[in-house]
Amino acid sequence: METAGADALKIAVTPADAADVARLLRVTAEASTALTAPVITLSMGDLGLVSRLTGAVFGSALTFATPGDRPSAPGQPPIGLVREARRVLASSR
Ligand SMILES: O=C1C[C@@](O)(C(=O)O)C[C@@H](O)[C@@H]1O
Repeated sequence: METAGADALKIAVTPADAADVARLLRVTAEASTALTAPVITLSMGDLGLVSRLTGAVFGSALTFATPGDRPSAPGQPPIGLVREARRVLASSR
């Protein structure tokens, strides 16, 4: 995607198990280090919540959250939860 001139590289996946989520986070860390364009990754569904809350630690430039109680995709958390997770994780680094 980057060599094709993309301004940002995004992938959203539905994991089959926890190993899929871990794989996505590992790939996120590798890609965000190796590439110039911002990398955006997330796993959907209940299993994927950890990727939305911790994605920034692995190099994901942003995530998707809902400002209310109507998520536009499975597993999309409320914005307040994402902000709280990021606050906690930032203070532990
Ligand atoms: O790529 C994504 C992420 C998303 O699928 C989500 O799971 O939050 C929501 C979609 O609208 C958006 O295009």
